[in-house]
Amino acid sequence: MLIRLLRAHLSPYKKPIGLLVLLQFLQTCASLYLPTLNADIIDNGVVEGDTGYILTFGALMLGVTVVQVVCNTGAVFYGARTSAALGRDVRAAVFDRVQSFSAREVGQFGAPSLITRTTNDVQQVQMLVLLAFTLMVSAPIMCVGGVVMALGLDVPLSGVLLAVLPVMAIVLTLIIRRMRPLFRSMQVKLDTVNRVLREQITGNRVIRAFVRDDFEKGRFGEANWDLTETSLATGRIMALMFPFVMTIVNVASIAVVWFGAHRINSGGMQIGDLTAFLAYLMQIVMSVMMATFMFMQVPRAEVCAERIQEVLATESSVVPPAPETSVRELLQRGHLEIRGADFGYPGAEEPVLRAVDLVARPGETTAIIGSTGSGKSTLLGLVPRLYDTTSGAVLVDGEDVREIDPELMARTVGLVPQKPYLFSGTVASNLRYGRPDATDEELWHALGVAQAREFVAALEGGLNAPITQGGTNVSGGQRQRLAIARTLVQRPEIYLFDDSFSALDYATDAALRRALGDETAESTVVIVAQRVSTIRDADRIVVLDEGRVVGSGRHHELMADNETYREIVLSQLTEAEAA
Ligand SMILES: Nc1ncnc2c1ncn2[C@@H]1O[C@H](COP(=O)(O)OP(=O)(O)OP(=O)(O)O)[C@@H](O)[C@H]1O
Repeated sequence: MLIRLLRAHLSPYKKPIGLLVLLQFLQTCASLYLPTLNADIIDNGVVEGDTGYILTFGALMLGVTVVQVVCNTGAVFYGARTSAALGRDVRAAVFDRVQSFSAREVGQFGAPSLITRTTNDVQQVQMLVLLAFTLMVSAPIMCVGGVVMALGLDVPLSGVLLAVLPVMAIVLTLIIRRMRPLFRSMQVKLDTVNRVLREQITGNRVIRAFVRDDFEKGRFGEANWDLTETSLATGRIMALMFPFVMTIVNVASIAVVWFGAHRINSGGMQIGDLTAFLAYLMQIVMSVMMATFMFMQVPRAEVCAERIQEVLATESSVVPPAPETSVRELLQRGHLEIRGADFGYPGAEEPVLRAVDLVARPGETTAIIGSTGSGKSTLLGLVPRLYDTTSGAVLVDGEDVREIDPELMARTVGLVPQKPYLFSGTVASNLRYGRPDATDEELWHALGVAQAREFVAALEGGLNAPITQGGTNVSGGQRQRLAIARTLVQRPEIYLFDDSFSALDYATDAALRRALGDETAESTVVIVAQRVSTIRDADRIVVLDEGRVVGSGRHHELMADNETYREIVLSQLTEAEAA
């Protein structure tokens, strides 16, 4: 998964990657050359007392160091730039995919997990790539080159490496194997912390109202501690690694000095070569340790890559039509027909809607009423394609909504959702969400119809008054009215109001519907409502029960012959009021 993700997203950066590989190669070669030069200066300059030799080779050493520093800086620069670009590209790809998701896929992953995948998971992959750019070239060259150089200096002394390298390899492999599952579970636990935290922030008011602070604190503490324990376990293993490597380095150094001293005494080796040998030993051990450090990050990045790929590989269940064949013009003015629509949520045993038929015409108001959970919101959601029907079809002006160009659909259908959502910004930026070029006059007019003019005028800044994320700085009723005004500004052919008047008092509800009547006289209006008074004057009332249409007609017709409707009405009004 990780390789697939990297191959797909690193291919545009072949040139900078090639360049940084070359720079890493040069800087590693320079690093490997330095101890040999140093040994030369000691053996041929210092021991022989040849100042000219020291100066010439000292200058050469300086030159090699400059090459090493310049190449290293360049490699780090390109590595950081390319890994940041990779992070940006993968985040954009995940975001694009999530944007194409219908409510079904968003529900399947869950919002917190999608956020973690787009941010933290991408960051983990990015970090591994940065490490790999720095170490993947230099560590193997440093290790193999170090061994070759050490052998070149003194073959018998290199026997020490024969003992050091296998011990390091075995212990480091054991450490990596222990770390893998820990990193895997750390990512899942991070997801849990995010989920719990998000739930507690959004549900803050409920927690306060039920005085469940301690319970929630405990729940968060548990998730937090779970994550901490895993992090500590990985930390403990990592902490073991450094003393282990340092012990090996020190023991090996003592061995090298011990045996080296004997080799010098017997005339088999020079003093400068011994210092160079020690430097190579250090380079070899360090390169192995750095490579291990990189490999430790691999399991975590692998898990993250899997999670990212899972999102990228998920196709939206609401597929936009092919641009060449999509319908770009509608001939009538908002004639809506739902024909034999079935719909079931993924994983649910029973369908929520069964063979639903409904017709809503321009100039008419169609109301949908039914008990809680009867499928009213789901039915409305089929029109702007929040979901697609499992069988049957939704037609606008005779065209299947699955074939209509999404932009045209957005202009034609305006939905005021049951839980209206406002974005952070201002009143005006929210109202212009569906039509950015609307004038201030048009905004005020829409606010007037939605019975929101007065309260917006009273806000400091009026149209420019700030709105917080989710619209939490206005009341539920005000939010509903702003959401209605937002849809009015959009001026669609078909208005869908999903229980949009429920947070309004009776007087405001009545005034709003009167004003709305004039505004939408030519349009198709579909209203879902719980309150009978909101819909009794509708041209057609559709009664929904357990996902089926059990009646359709005007108020007095349904009162006469529809038992479900009568029950709903009489639960709210007296016989006399209902007549
Ligand atoms: N995202 C979802 N996943 C699974 N089931 C769902 C989902 N949303 C709704 N349902 C189920 O679908 C059924 C219909 O829900 P829907 O929201 O359409 O009803 P409703 O008539 O609008 O209810 P209300 O009047 O309470 O708003 C319910 O039984 C509900 O449990």
